[in-house]
Amino acid sequence: MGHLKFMQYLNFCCCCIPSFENVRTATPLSTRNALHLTGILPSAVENLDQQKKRALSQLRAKSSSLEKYIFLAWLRNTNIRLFYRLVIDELEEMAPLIYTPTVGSACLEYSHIYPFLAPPGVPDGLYLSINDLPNLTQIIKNYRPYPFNESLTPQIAVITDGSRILGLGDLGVNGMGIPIGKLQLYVAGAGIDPRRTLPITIDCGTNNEKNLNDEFYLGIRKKRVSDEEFYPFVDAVLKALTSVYPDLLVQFEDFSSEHAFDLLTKYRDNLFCFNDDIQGTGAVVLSGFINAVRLVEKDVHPTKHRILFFGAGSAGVGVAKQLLEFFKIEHGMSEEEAKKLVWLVDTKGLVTSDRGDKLASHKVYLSRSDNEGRQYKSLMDVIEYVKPTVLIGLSSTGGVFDETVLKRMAELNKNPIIFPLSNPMVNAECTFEDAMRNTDNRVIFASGTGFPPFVEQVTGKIRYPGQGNNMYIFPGLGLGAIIARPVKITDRQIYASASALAESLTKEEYDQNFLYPAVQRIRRVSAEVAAAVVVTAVDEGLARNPEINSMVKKDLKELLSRSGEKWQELIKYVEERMWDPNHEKAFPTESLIEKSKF
Ligand SMILES: O=C([O-])CC(=O)C(=O)O
Ligand SMILES: [Mg+2]
Repeated sequence: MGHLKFMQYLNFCCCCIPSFENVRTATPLSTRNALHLTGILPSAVENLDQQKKRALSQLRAKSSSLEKYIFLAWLRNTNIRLFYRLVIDELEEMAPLIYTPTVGSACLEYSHIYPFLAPPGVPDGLYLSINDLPNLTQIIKNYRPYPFNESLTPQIAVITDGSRILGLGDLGVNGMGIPIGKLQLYVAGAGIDPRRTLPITIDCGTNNEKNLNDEFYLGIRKKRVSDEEFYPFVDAVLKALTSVYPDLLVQFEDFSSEHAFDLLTKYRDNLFCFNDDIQGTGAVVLSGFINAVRLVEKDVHPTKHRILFFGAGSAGVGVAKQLLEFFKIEHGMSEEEAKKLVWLVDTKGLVTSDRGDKLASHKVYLSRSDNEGRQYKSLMDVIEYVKPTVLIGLSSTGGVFDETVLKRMAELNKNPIIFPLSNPMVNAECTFEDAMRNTDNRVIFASGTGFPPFVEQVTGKIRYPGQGNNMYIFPGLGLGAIIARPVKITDRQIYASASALAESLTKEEYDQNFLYPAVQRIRRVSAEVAAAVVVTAVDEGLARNPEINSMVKKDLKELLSRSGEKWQELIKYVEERMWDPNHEKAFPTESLIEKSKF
């Protein structure tokens, strides 16, 4: 083998673009012989499981989550198959490291921990700066995922501008950790081929002074551009992306609230896209809510709930709108009737139409006008006024559901439904432990970030918190959309994803009053979510995949009921299309061996 072939094998070609996968000690002897690699690798030939065991022990030896994050990023960049074997098999341990809460710390530190010892040419994703406006198409074509395969074009892009990263605010280009992390969950959770994922951060400046003054900050050092520049730039990016990849699904992520709603309104009907913070979070919370409502049904009739949202940003309003769909679809309520079950609280108190300040446009729809001129400023004032059965936190205000709030919820309700959904952990409105202690263990609980289980004092019974993790929805929703290729992502498809998730509980999970399925079952759950999206898209007449259309149309009635043999067959069809790191042909090196014969 010449020098060029060898460099290719080690992931480098002469222009430093990785071409072939390097599985290192898992390289079989035949391949080592064919590529003249004997002696270059140690003599042991390992399988993926042995490699995984070593990687796991190296990972666990690291003392901080951030060090673990950096180790995993390095692993992903050097042995992608091993990385995903580890993440898929140990998802419960890995998800908090590659995603929330650790991704929050990683984004805060992104410009300092960069570049994860990545070999040259292994891209993190695409950085598209406002200065690149004239050359967007060419720059998008520059992106070559690792290991590169020309025929595998990106199917899904997660795009952010870093302006509202989790609950951490404007982090500018440091927000790149989010699209990278979300797409890793697409691979692990729904079996999207990693080479077909495209993380994108658009850099329109940042208003984060700390970043602007940080000598290592990697983004453009100027304040965010005005809306007059921002919207045309986003438009140009999306046009360039879809001109290069016409079937690309675009997931908007962590844009500031106003922009998030505006972009979704602007593009939802003419671009293959959705917004994870509005629609994904909405669906995942709706799903937990459906199961929570079921758990308290004997005490509270579903249409008698009084739902208080603390936090009225993109996630708060997105979730509230999604819950309205439940009352409309499942309980035949009109939109006006359903709206009466919801109260929003923002930093100024209860959102009312006569409060005297100019409400942001996304809040107007759910503002109350039955407050008889009275304004309620503090959360406790609003709780006394509304007497909620459900309290949902999407405020990024850590600990705001304090002892007084939780105890009052427990006085008002036999089983208060309390969802502190803010991320990362420091921003959660309360912990699981606080919620249990202050409600005599009666709370029905789901959080955005993972909390440890709680041991009941008297009984010694272990209680598990629900985690309304977005990862239960977006990978399955995206996979279903990629398979059916609907013209657009509709509210009905989102609703189907939420209700399929609610129904995905096993008998054991159901009997233990779980709100969400076990994380370890994520691939099966994603297949069910995806199948529900596929069926809905076909039923709506929007699916563009002819094979899917003919397959699903034959048995549409049965498939819409999401039960029976045909439903199981469809789930199997979806599962068979999931990428797995062990698949023999995942990243073939055969072509390299062929070439080396000449
Ligand atoms: O990442 C999550 O699980 C929730 C999310 O999108 C956010 O907080 O922006
Ligand atoms: Mg988000």
